[in-house]
Amino acid sequence: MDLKSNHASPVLTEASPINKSRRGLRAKLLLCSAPSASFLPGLLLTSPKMKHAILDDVRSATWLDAMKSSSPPPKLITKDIDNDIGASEPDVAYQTWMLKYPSALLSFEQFANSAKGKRIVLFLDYDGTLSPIVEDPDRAFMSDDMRKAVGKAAKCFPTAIISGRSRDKVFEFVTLPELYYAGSHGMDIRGPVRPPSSDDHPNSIRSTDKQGKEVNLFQPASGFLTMIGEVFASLVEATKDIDGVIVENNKFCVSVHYRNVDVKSWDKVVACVGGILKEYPHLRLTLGRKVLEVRPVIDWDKGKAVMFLLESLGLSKCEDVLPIYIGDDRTDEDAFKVLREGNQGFGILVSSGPKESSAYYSLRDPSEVKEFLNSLVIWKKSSAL
Ligand SMILES: O=P(O)(O)OC[C@H]1O[C@H](O[C@H]2O[C@H](CO)[C@@H](O)[C@H](O)[C@H]2O)[C@H](O)[C@@H](O)[C@@H]1O
Repeated sequence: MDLKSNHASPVLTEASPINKSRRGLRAKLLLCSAPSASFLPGLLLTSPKMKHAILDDVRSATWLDAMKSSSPPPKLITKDIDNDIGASEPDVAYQTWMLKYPSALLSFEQFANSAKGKRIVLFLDYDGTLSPIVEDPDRAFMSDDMRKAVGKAAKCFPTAIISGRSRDKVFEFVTLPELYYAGSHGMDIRGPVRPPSSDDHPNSIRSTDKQGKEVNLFQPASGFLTMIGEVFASLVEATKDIDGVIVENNKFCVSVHYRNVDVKSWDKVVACVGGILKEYPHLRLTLGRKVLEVRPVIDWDKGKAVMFLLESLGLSKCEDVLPIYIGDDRTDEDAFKVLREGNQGFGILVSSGPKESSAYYSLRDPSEVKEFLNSLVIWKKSSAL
């Protein structure tokens, strides 16, 4: 099957088992006629006429604008959505914003009241949430204290990491085998063995992990594996002369980092990525924190991964379950939205600058995330007495 053709996507064919409708979660994978507007509102990619993430010169200019507008000059950086450094002095805009997104720490009592008698399930993003944003993606280590906090929380609540990284890579950073892991923005899930009553998902297989524990592996984009490998190799080759570019293979998606690239060369990065994506109509492009992310055009995201894991845990239809999702990035908004729309739990946005979100609460940075996790554990233990 030629995955480059417009007519032969494994995602599209009627014959494909993944298109059969199902009860329960209905994890059918559809061709997105356009990527989610929440990634890059106003960009041409979201036009209803656009079927694919092909970038021509005009659209390249639009991507460049989006990259620049999410990275204003250093002087303005305390108000930037991509601000990686906590504001050191009281920031009126931030305080005002916090009226809408109260601090999960300062409002802990209110939060605890609404969580009383509920079974909490924790979903945690990795970069910018458990580890601070750093220049080298390979060195985004989490602190030992953070690992302890996550480990203690996982003893009290089912806990999953949901990351844009490859599942193996994020596991290498976190190294806590008792957690569940979803890599590639939820397209590679290692979760619990699903209850017998739940719907049987294709692309879902039982497996045994290194500790001999039975797990369920779910990879809704498995048909894209070869294509992603090919695109990764092409991107490495195409960008090799641009100083500072890092291309990261996240298994079912590819990250093209421009954090360390001189702003004057950002247009070259966009042109390289656009030139390659022209050949791949079933891949799309989204924008993260100084990173362009190439991913399959399937209707699957971190929000769907959260629902899949809740269902796998046998907790999706329980009124007394309270999912909490903590994340910092645009891709985490899909999870915040699913929880908000289902009136099911709380999203907590990690941000040191004001930013529109579907989350309910906020935390300023990973150190506040750690404090919140520790508070949750203390609260859980004291409420069990
Ligand atoms: O879903 P996440 O776990 O938040 O992963 C999103 C991307 O995170 C990483 O990139 C970001 O963090 C890097 C390390 O701090 C930073 O250098 C980069 O600028 C950020 O975009 C990761 O490298 C990507 O592959 C993930 O998609």
